[in-house]
Amino acid sequence: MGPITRDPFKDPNMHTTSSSHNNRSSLRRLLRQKRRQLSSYEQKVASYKACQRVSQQAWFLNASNLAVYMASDGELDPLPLALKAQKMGKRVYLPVLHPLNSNHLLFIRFTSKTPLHKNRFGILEPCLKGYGLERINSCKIQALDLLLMPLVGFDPHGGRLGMGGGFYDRTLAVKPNQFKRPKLIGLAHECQKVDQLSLEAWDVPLTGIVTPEEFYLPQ
Ligand SMILES: Nc1nc2c(c(=O)[nH]1)N(C=O)[C@@H](CNc1ccc(C(=O)N[C@@H](CCC(=O)O)C(=O)O)cc1)CN2
Ligand SMILES: Nc1ncnc2c1ncn2[C@@H]1O[C@H](COP(=O)(O)OP(=O)(O)OP(=O)(O)O)[C@@H](O)[C@H]1O
Repeated sequence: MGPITRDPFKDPNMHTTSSSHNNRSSLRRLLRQKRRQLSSYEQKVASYKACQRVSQQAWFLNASNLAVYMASDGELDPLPLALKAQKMGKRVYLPVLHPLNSNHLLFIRFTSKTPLHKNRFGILEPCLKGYGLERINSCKIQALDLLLMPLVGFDPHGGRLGMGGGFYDRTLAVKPNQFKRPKLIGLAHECQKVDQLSLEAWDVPLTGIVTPEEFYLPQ
């Protein structure tokens, strides 16, 4: 009898046991397609609900420095939360592709005056042009209290599947005893959930995941 083939487009949980590169990329394709299918109304409601949920949490209320992202490709949009945090006097940061350290991120202050441009992936980020590297007002990752992270897929145990560049994992990859990591909260739609992701050695687990319907807090 030949091998049993399962269709990842019909069965996302077939990815729970395999850790192959191919499975990660086909799962990415499937989940990106799912979140893109949400209408703009569904996106707005989802963003509002998830941002409400986050804004009630002590770790949000107590955070002085937090990073968000500019939503793209159907990602859950944290902008309402960023605006609320700015109004509350918190310092809000956005990820920027590091100009020298490839596949790493810088976190740059985001205010109503921050000029934004599209990076090579078409995602809005603060402009670095015109600054010498020494003058860039970036925030060290260890100075962030809270990092709200975009994701393509998640599992309720803290597993995260991103866009595949390894940007967040590389930026966070410092030995845990070397510095205090920010609280890592993934923001997602329910349709991005799978039972269990196969994690790689470099994957940094999430502290929690907020969707419009749930707050997943892995043990
Ligand atoms: N909103 C948001 N900002 C973010 C991230 C993110 O996931 N979401 N990132 C999280 O790391 C970083 C950007 N990482 C990304 C990695 C790959 C692709 C991407 O679209 N790749 C294309 C193919 C590559 C190309 O066009 O050259 C693809 O997969 O189709 C996008 C962003 C920093 N900023
Ligand atoms: N800490 C690290 N050091 C070196 N390489 C890394 C590290 N983390 C990830 N990578 C590399 O980056 C590639 C992409 O990783 P992965 O598939 O986990 O990205 P992702 O988490 O989906 O993306 P992102 O964090 O950008 O959203 C991997 O093939 C791996 O080789």
